[in-house]
Amino acid sequence: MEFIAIDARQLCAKLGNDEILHDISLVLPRARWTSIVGPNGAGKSTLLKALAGLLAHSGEVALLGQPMAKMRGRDRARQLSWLGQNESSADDLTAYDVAMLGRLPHQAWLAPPSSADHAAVERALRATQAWDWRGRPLGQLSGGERQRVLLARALAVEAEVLLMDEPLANLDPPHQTDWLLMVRDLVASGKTVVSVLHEISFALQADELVVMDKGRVMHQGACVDAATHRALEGVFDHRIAVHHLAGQWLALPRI
Ligand SMILES: Nc1ncnc2c1ncn2[C@@H]1O[C@H](COP(=O)(O)OP(=O)(O)OP(=O)(O)O)[C@@H](O)[C@H]1O
Repeated sequence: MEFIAIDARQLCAKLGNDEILHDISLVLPRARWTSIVGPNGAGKSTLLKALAGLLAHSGEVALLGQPMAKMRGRDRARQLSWLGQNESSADDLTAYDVAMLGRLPHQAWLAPPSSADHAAVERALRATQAWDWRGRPLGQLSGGERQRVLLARALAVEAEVLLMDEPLANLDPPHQTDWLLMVRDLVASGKTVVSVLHEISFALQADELVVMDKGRVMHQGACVDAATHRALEGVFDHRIAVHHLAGQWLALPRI
């Protein structure tokens, strides 16, 4: 059993002519939930894309002990699932067909979906409460409904490692809470979740926090550690303060 989900060494990445990620080394533990936080423009989405193998970079990334650069695309796609930010997806496809896209890495070329694929899609759409509109085109869904379908697509992969960029975008509070409980279930069953979150109080529910600023990792530590809270307050210019309330760590505006 490999205890490390993702091991990134000396990552540097450019967008256009600008170096956005500067020499990032990061070890993300398996069967844990890690949240990446930091100010706008810190490089969180860029880092997540680099970790997913979606962005050219220097340095090395290993996924479950294997160098990603040497993995076959299909193997990687089975082990690593991706939920992007503001993803464009075919608006004409039904919610069911969008979720079924998550099963592509499991299907033979041009083969119809198997009963296992249909079962995985149903589980995923039910888990995100999107099953009832499975026949509706994506383009006719509200922002939050659409997000739940895209989340179902990521779940349907049934990958070991899930990378999610702003998964709570457009979700109302009950569905944000459902997402949190779902992540806890995934982690309890041995999956690894890595999320970029702007909702700092939700991010603090994770096991570990990666605090970024200006294309660098400033701190990585347990969400319950005082040092993590201080690092978090620091990158946000002490405009937030971390408090303990009702058994949870919360980030509140400092006013
Ligand atoms: N195509 C591009 N060319 C040059 N710079 C870019 C390009 N795309 C993004 N950037 C810059 O890269 C930096 C990191 O962007 P990234 O989206 O990773 O930040 P982020 O931490 O996810 O931000 P946010 O919290 O606003 O979503 C930003 O300063 C952004 O302006």
